[in-house]
Amino acid sequence: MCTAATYQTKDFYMGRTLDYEFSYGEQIAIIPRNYPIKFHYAGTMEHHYACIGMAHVANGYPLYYDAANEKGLGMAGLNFVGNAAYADVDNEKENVAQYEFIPWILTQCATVEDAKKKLKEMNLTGIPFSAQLPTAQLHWIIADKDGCIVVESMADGLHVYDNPAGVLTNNPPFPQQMFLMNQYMNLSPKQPENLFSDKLPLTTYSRGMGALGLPGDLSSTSRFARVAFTRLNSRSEDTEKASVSQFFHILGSVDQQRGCCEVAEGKYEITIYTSCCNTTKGIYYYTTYENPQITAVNMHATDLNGTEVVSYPMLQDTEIRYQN
Ligand SMILES: C[C@H](CCC(=O)NCCS(=O)(=O)O)[C@H]1CC[C@H]2[C@@H]3CC[C@@H]4C[C@H](O)CC[C@]4(C)[C@H]3C[C@H](O)[C@]12C
Repeated sequence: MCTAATYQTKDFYMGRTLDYEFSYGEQIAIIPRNYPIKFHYAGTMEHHYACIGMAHVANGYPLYYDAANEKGLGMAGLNFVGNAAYADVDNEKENVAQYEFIPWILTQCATVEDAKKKLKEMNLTGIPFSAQLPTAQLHWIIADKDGCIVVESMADGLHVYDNPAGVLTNNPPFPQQMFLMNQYMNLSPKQPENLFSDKLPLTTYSRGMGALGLPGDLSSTSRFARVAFTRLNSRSEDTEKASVSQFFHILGSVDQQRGCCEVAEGKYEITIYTSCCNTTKGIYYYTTYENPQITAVNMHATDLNGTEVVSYPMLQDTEIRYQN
């Protein structure tokens, strides 16, 4: 499973957890403005916005899981198994292969508004990147400081939804996910009052009782409610450190520890990495399961006018700072 969220303070932040039982060997990859990016149908684009994100780099090509561009637009792909369905080639439209959807949007669009226009002309196909990397069943969150949308390609077509919650997990489709939120409308960060019955002398014996009923399990509907509650009630200072710290706490609410989600005999899904991209400044922060210390890659510290993918392996070692 995976969870994505956005966060706004002085700058705009967007990130995700990548939860799975194995890693595809991902790294932080930057495509500079003059990296000639090959699109399956549209041909090669020589010049475009620079992007930074997490990708599996296959034969020099960045297969992004989540990324942001130098204009502050971010995008992430999350599993949508059983519901994702891609279209056949449509010659009336701009055909885009599912694996190149993130670079397709981020190399050309500066804002969510731009992305919405691009999506109207687009047809998302299911052609695989290679025989070794079959088509992933995903849905996507696209966001900037002014808006957030979800894109779901299903058997009945391509859906684009406004996303006022600013979060995304996995199944079911987004409208159902939002409908389920109705169940939680009385949850609050404030202490509850006794509305149960004045015949019972009910009191708050603990702090935090306003959110009793917020589901604690790892299902995608429960993670959706939990991360939405955390994000929408989040308070932090607006400095970079405070914002980044708070962002990791938002996604920390849905962290998956090894052992709690068995996906096959002896196989457990864990939070492989958690990312937080300051899309305003082009800084990609991440932690990994083994390395909870926040590490950062700054796209502006590389040559954004370059022509080749620049990638950084994730630092995986646990580093403990001894105090004595
Ligand atoms: C496995 C991950 C989702 C994790 C998740 O959600 N786990 C819960 C399962 S569940 O929700 O409970 O069912 C997803 C998220 C992004 C994906 C890559 C996107 C680029 C590229 C697309 C190509 O077409 C295929 C290879 C490719 C590298 C993809 C591999 C894999 O598919 C990635 C890592």
